[in-house]
Amino acid sequence: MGAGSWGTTIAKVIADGGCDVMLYSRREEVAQEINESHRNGDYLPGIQLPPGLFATSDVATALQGAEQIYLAVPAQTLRENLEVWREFIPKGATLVSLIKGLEQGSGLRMSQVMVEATGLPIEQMAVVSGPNLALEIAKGEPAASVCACPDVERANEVARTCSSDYFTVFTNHDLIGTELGGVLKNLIAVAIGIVNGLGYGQNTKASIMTRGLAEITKFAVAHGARRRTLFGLAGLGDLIATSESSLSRNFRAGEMLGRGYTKKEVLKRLLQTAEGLSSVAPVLKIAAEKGIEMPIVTQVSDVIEGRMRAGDFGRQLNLADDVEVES
Ligand SMILES: NC(=O)C1=CN([C@@H]2O[C@H](COP(=O)(O)OP(=O)(O)OC[C@H]3O[C@@H](n4cnc5c(N)ncnc54)[C@H](O)[C@@H]3O)[C@@H](O)[C@H]2O)C=CC1
Ligand SMILES: O=C(CO)COP(=O)(O)O
Repeated sequence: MGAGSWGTTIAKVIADGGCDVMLYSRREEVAQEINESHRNGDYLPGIQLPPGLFATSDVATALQGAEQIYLAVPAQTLRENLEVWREFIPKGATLVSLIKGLEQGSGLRMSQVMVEATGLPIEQMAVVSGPNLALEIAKGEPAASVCACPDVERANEVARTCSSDYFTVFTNHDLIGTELGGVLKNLIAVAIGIVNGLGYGQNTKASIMTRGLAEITKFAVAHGARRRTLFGLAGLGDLIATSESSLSRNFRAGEMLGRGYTKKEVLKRLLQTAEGLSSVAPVLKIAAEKGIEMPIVTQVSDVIEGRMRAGDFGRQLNLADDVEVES
């Protein structure tokens, strides 16, 4: 559900793995391009999609007989979409979030929004998250990811369905950690983008990445995540991929901020979703409520909202923790 860069890529992975897949696109012309030319030029330029991948702009057709429903729309649109889609969800289907954002206002994770918006139990909700830059995977470059679901059998089924010879999906039981890893690394990717935009080198980036991981871990563990999840693919793995790649929209958004563009200008130039820009406020609100210090994320917010000059970024990394390595 969602024929942007990641929704289309996962649909390709699933089709390449030998399963039937129907991709829902809001825009009819995108569905038509996929069905007729086997391309989605706006989101995956140069990628040939498999002939077995079909698309539709009709929700009922997309969801008819679906056993697994992969959600790939921007976080802020999920609730309103599910409220329309829920009547078409077949009984017992697994809902899989591919989304790496928090809901503004409520601060809820996507699996929580999915439960609220559909009335279905949490056992039917799964998340797939990892170092997964869409275009690289669409090209067939090998990568791995994690599926987490409270129901182990469903996690295994999803992992089997969206694994192919170039995409390996592991499973774990830590829905919260897997979900928050994807959300929080985006904020650190914006930070790395900012200092890259300022022209700083690897010491600064490595320091922010490492101290960023400490912030991510502290926040996630305070929500009940397992620490080790944040040191796996859905945490550290995704942080490395996103922070080091110009394919990352969050990194690119940060880079523009570092070069002096305002949030408004960044949003205008960035034609795709950069979840970090929307998640930063709810993350900091929750952090303040729980008494968690997040100096890097705070500075990201200050630069985004124009309270701090990008040139002053990174001068308070020492506030993250008194102790460098936590036990
Ligand atoms: N692109 C990537 O490499 C990866 C993205 N993700 C996550 O996947 C989610 C989706 O991102 P992308 O596909 O990359 O974004 P995108 O910007 O490429 O595509 C978003 C899709 O959602 C649709 N959309 C926008 N507003 C909508 C609305 N109100 N209702 C219905 N559909 C709407 C757009 O038409 C487009 O098809 C994000 O949460 C992102 O963090 C996760 C892993 C990798
Ligand atoms: O989540 C991603 C890679 O794992 C994609 O990152 P961006 O949303 O920053 O492009």
